[in-house]
Amino acid sequence: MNVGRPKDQELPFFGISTIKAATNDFAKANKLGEGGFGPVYKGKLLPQGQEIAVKRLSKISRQGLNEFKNEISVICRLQHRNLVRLLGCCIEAEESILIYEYMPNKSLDSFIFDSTKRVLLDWRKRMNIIEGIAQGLLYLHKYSRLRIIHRDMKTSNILLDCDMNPKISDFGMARIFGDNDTRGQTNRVVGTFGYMSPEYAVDGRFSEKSDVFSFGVMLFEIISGKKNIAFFEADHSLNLLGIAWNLWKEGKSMELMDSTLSSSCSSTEVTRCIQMGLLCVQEKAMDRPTMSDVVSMLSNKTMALPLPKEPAFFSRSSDAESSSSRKRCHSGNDITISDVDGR
Ligand SMILES: Nc1ncnc2c1ncn2[C@@H]1O[C@H](COP(=O)(O)OP(=O)(O)OP(=O)(O)O)[C@@H](O)[C@H]1O
Repeated sequence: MNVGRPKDQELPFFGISTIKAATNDFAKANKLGEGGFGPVYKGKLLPQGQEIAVKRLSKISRQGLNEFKNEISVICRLQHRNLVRLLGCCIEAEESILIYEYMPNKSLDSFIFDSTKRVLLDWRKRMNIIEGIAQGLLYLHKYSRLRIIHRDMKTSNILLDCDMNPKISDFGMARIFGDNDTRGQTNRVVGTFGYMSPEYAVDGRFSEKSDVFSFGVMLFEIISGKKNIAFFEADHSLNLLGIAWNLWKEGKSMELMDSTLSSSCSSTEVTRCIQMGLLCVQEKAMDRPTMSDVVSMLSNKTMALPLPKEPAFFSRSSDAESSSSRKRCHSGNDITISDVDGR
């Protein structure tokens, strides 16, 4: 499958022999994992030994091919300390490969949802991660050369460098907007159930505010160490958003917090963060803050926060699964289905 060379000549090309030498011919021992796109390998570029992550487009993935092209056209024009860096690509014979800087600590979900690794992320580190993700998203929405909506923000798409700084990855679903466009619509909903805003999951409408919604869900996951989807209270059928909402209304927000954080956090900061999360997951996109607002709220700790309205999808009966069953929706619980619209 040959995708042709990308137009942007700034992106370096690697020969397949270089990639094979770096990964020991895609040795199993070097495999880091596998996503919707295909397998990912750790590699070392010779002779200097620079560590890389190699994403190899699986031969059977037609959807992956669209993602591959999209990822290249988006990410090679971006540069920010909170976005993963694409070092180059390899398009040769049957191979379509992306080469990234290697992130030794893998993804955020591998820490916060792991009973032993979660203790390594104290409150300071989690706040640093939250602030970094917010800065990365603000750059995408406002300060980069392009105006970009990521459309698949989730904790498994946040990679961590050796100092636990977050880097947003996976731009296969991202959409580029012109200066005057702020919204898009598709009848092919892509993304991950649990992180999708209601207007996107139900009607396919997306905007910067859909990324803001996903950011809000991530806030609750980072604070609580629990997944939104897998976390329904047996009796009340509430998901993480519903539990956060009820606890906040009752003035008991601290009960949402991951118990391993209790010695390292300030209750004022945690409560404030939960209120911020609730502002991001409000039902109506226009009620949600922009990422500029979020960054201001994070940096100005004394700034009064607005009162949030009830979140979208907070109980089983109001969740995306039931509403989207009436519409075309290509998402499953934990998987992202890479069904990308042509642009
Ligand atoms: N630059 C990188 N450095 C280190 N590990 C990486 C890097 N990029 C991806 N990985 C790891 O490779 C694995 C697969 O990642 P990939 O982004 O392809 O899929 P995913 O995000 O897990 O799933 P999906 O494709 O459904 O979003 C994950 O375990 C991820 O942490």
